[in-house]
Amino acid sequence: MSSHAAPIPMTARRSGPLTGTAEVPGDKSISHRALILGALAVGETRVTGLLEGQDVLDTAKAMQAFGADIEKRGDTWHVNGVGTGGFAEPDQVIDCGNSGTGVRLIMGAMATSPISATFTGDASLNKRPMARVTDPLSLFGAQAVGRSGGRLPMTIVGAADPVPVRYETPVPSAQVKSAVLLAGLNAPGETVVIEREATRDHSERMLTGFGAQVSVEDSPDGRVITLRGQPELRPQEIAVPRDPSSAAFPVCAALITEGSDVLVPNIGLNPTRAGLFTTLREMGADLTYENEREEGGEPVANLRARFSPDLRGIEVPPDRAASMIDEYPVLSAVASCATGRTLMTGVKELRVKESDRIDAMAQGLRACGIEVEEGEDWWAVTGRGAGGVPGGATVESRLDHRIAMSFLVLGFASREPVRVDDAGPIATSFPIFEPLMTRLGASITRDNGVF
Ligand SMILES: O=C(O)C1=C[C@@H](OP(=O)(O)O)[C@@H](O)[C@H](O)C1
Ligand SMILES: C=C(OP(=O)(O)O)C(=O)O
Repeated sequence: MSSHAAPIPMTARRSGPLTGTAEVPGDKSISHRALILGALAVGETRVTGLLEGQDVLDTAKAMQAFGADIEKRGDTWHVNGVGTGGFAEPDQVIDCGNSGTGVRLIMGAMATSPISATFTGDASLNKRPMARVTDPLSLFGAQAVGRSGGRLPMTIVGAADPVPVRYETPVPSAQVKSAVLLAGLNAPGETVVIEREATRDHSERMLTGFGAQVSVEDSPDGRVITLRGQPELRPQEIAVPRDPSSAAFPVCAALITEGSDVLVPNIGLNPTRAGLFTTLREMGADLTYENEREEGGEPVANLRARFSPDLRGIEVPPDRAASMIDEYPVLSAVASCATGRTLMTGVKELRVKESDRIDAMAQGLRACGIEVEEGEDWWAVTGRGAGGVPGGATVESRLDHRIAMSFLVLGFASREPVRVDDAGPIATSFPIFEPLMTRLGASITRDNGVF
């Protein structure tokens, strides 16, 4: 979407203190899955708390194109599904916008039905690798024809007579795992996915909730996930929890902005998602969990973040990467305000997100006066201490919402303003970012960047 829209430059200025409550939107990963599994169930699934970001709205539109009936009434999204194997062939190209999760999960969901669909996205999504999904989908009997290098636009011809698959994921990716599991829904027998490193497990949890038989075992080769094919999925009532990846922004802003004290209520702390918060606490952040509880089978807490003037650089262990993969950009903003070096290893997946996130952050941070070193699968940020970030630069967001938000957060704590050339992509995952941060006391302006 943003590739066609006029850019929205935004400038963040030294702010503070940030105070109050930050009610962040629903979880993006869970929202995509609620719509897709709702579309594959027989009957009406009702979803509250759905993230109404562009990524998820594009998935809703796609599910309608495959035959599901989706409508929002009041605060509730009603999804009337077509049943496993019941997808209709879309008569238009499916545009997944900026969303890797959307396109990869939907490709999986349709790949074992006797239909074809053509997928495209914006300039960012059309650069991202799809072979990681189409390779395992071809084992089910599906065929994919796309641009060279396995890029979108791409047509998937679904398998008319699918066979179940046993697949070890070559990259730590919940999107790949989920695409295989969704394809396995319409294959007879058992589909097995083995992942060496545990990635977010929302698909496994939600498939079980919809009545599919899913077992998860830890083995010497990693996690083994087994799905029995061709279940009748039962419609569900889903209350989407708030997104820890969005909570990261007000939390990190509070930690680095003088005098701040911010409460971010009802955040899911599923261990496959909470790596950032562990890391921040290791750096000396004043970040506490209040009212820890279970909701809908997920650990949940209110996060309280206060200005932390004595943050220290640390080594982030590589086996934590999957549990905070989307949070490295904002972590690097926090690391810029710490003393010492923060080393992040085992993170080459960052290079194939909405942008090459190591390169995007490294270039922008250097322009803001921060020292960054980088290699193919690691990078290191040497901080300037609380209040020590020079800022005073315009940085490129590269069609990447997390890059845009991370630099705006850095701007709240920098000496000179930080300007982002296009904050439009923020609408993909956190459409209320600007008013929410402004209400906390942050200074963000839409302007022409005259400092
Ligand atoms: O499955 C998901 O919902 C997601 C998985 C992750 O991607 P990968 O599977 O490519 O690591 C993450 O970066 C993305 O924001 C959401
Ligand atoms: C990587 C992300 O999303 P996606 O892969 O769905 O585009 C993200 O939201 O940070």
